[in-house]
Amino acid sequence: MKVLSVGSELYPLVKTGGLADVMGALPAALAPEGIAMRALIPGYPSVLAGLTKTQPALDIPALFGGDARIISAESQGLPLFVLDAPHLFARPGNPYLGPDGMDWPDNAQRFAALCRAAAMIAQGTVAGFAPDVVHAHDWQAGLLPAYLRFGERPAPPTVMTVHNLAYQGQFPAYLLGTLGLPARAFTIDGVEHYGAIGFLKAGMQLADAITTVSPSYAAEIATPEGGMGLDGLIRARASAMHGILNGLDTAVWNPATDAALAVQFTSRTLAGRAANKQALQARMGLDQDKAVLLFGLVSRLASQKGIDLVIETLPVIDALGAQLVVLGAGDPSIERALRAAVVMRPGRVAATIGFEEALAHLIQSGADAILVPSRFEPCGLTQLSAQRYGAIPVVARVGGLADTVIDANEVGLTAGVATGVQFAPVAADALALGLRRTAALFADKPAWRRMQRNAMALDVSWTQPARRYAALYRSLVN
Ligand SMILES: Nc1ncnc2c1ncn2[C@@H]1O[C@H](COP(=O)(O)OP(=O)(O)O[C@H]2O[C@H](CO)[C@@H](O)[C@H](O)[C@H]2O)[C@@H](O)[C@H]1O
Repeated sequence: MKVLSVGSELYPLVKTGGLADVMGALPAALAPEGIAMRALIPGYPSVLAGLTKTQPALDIPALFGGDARIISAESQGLPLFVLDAPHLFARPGNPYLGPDGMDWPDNAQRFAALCRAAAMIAQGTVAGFAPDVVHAHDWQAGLLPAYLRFGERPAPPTVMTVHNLAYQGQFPAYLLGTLGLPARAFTIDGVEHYGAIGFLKAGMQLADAITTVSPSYAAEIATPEGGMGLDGLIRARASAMHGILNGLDTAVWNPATDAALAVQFTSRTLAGRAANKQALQARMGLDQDKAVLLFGLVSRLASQKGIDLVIETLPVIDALGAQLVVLGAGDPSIERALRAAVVMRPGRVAATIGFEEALAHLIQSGADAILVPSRFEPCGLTQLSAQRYGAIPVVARVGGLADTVIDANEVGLTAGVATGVQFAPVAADALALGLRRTAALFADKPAWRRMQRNAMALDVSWTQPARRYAALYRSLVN
């Protein structure tokens, strides 16, 4: 079976967050299921620079204001398609934002172009790859099911995956014609969303199946509190909705082979973590202290992620005598708040503002515990990598965090299965309690070791999730 996967990021070519990890890992994960998945992504400069074996696959003249073409290529042995449209994508930096930090004014056309190109592949226009199923990821690919539904040609079944309902891709209604959609598409059963064109809404409305990245998030977004204005649609389409947990690319995230680490280790050589902790403290200018409890946090800096709660809870981290290291980039106001908080605590709290893949790995290998205090979290990947690296995740009990961490409550500890600490509700005092519980566990070395081993023994790979996606694709084709 052939599947076309369409999205705006793909690790390692372009990444701002977890979407890239999933886009990058799914094709290899699905191969053992007999599924040949090929991704289509935009030809940003970093993408074009990272390709090998490039070949022209299809010319698309006059695609939203310029000539474009689909390139067939490989990235690290993985075959994929790239939409080369210099007038839309030959811009350095963040894929969505201009140098002023604002959305590119033509984002509607940029990602509609991605969907147009995907629709052409879906309709069998590219020789040698006529997909049996089309899989669209997030709002940037949301118009793909719409182009197929309102197109003239037969099209394969579609899956729309919501990695984050907070980003919906809303654009003014007057763009309908510009985007090549017929007037009849602009209804509540089509692309219309509160008087505008909703890219994600269109995809969720028109795809044959909808998935999101954890069962708990699937339930949360069906409620008015979690549905971000789309809960009505989600309830109406409940029978088409599936919650499929993300996996982790266990080749990229492998503490036994990870070149970003000072010392590689396994669950049998956990002592190796001490050298990584030392390296991390040195790199971040923290006091060299082997015994201290070191918290880590790796995140996009968005209000979703609850970084403000961590800042509010810094006095508790101080009181526990613990250290904190943060790696993140995003919202300038959160960046400023972090910088200000760090200045007050030299040697105890450190932050790197930026996006650094290797440092993310070093933090996972050297921090004792990883904080994930998200207000909502569709799945979350940093708690998965934490567990794989023997760092204890301290997570808000929401979405995929609730589904992937076994809390060290009485029954979890007694049964010997705990892998982390959950706290609820998502508020500073509950986080403070979670930090205190973590410190108490850290002081109990045998209990801590047990949790680390449990965490490292969890199967956080793509094996099970890939089976679920494969079963879903098959159900759509049959
Ligand atoms: N400054 C930085 N430097 C280096 N690496 C950094 C970084 N900031 C973040 N990362 C990395 O980016 C990824 C973040 O993925 P997450 O899934 O945790 O969150 P995100 O909100 O981006 O993804 C959305 O999509 C994914 C995929 O479905 C869902 O898991 C998630 O819940 C949803 O919000 C991780 O690989 C992390 O290590």
